[in-house]
Amino acid sequence: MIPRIALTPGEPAGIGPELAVKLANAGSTAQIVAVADPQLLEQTAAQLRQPLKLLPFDPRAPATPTPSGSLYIQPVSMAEPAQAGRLNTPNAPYVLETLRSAAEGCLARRFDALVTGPVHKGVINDAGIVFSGHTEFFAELAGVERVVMMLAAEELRVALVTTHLPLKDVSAAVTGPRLEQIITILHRSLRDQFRIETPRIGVCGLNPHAGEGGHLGREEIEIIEPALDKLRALGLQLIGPLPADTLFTPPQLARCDAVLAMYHDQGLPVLKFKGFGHAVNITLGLPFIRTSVDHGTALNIAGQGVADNGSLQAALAEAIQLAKLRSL
Ligand SMILES: NC(=O)C1=CN([C@@H]2O[C@H](COP(=O)(O)OP(=O)(O)OC[C@H]3O[C@@H](n4cnc5c(N)ncnc54)[C@H](O)[C@@H]3O)[C@@H](O)[C@H]2O)C=CC1
Ligand SMILES: NCC(=O)COP(=O)(O)O
Repeated sequence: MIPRIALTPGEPAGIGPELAVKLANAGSTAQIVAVADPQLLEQTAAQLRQPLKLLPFDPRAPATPTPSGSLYIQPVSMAEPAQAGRLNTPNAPYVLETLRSAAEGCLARRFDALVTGPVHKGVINDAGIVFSGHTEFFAELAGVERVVMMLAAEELRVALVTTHLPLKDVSAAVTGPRLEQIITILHRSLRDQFRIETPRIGVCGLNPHAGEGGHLGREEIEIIEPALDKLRALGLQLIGPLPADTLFTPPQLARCDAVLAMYHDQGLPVLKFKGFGHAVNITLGLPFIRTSVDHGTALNIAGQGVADNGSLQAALAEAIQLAKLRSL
């Protein structure tokens, strides 16, 4: 099977376009279809003095590998030319159109998977469009109530109960039904997509010391433990809730196939310390495969040609592997 992978380079003023050009240089056994503005990619390649040939994408033709120095293209036009490092609100709808077009292609099975580059959440909101992240955007577009953000690096997988939420709202969002949905999706994905027969999931508490027996918060006793007990009764292998600073130690991690953190900055700093630069963000629970980079738009280095594309390569490799496994 030759997987057909949609690639959205993301924010045009960020490092996404140059990472796409670097990715093209290596070629691929998969068919990589950039859903982007062709002029942006050609201009970026010229600035970096890298070769780039954009090949027309025909969804009716059989998938073919991507020759090195090339990308297939499904064009979407920017409103205005992009300048590296300078955000421009008129181009925000373009960014979302690339995401929508690529995701609809996945839903229609024109693509086997979607790999996304980084978007700038701030500039999209500054343009008057409510947007908190790809994860939430794709869930809404696909009509799915709940998805799970999981980042994976080497031997560590970290999934999140809440994603792009102000810290003051986290406690109220950690509810029994939400935990049950998230853990069920995580368990099924580890089993069915990642082929782990009996996944073991370590669950962090919300409070310091997992609430210290109720003296430092009662969410563990009143919400998290009852939800875990319900799922254990169904046969799920769940460890915890443990204090996050205990769970993220090597002996505990050795007992887990994935760690579930209650909020973004409880889990992701640990994951990035372990694997920044080659970690992959995977959305679980969508009706299509979506992987992404572990970093943001890096406006401070955009256009300089120094951005590392290890995470984009890893995201592509993971998407190809998941697409091949799904086709078996
Ligand atoms: N997948 C996505 O769409 C993501 C988007 N973001 C968005 O990115 C924007 C900027 O976020 P920041 O917190 O500044 O994080 P950032 O990841 O863009 O930058 C943090 C630091 O890491 C460096 N860096 C990032 N990627 C790099 C690469 N590939 N090679 C070399 N150095 C790299 C940057 O130069 C900067 O010094 C925000 O709007 C955020 O929402 C953040 C994370 C993921
Ligand atoms: N920190 C991870 C991140 O912000 C990526 O979010 P998303 O855009 O993939 O939903």
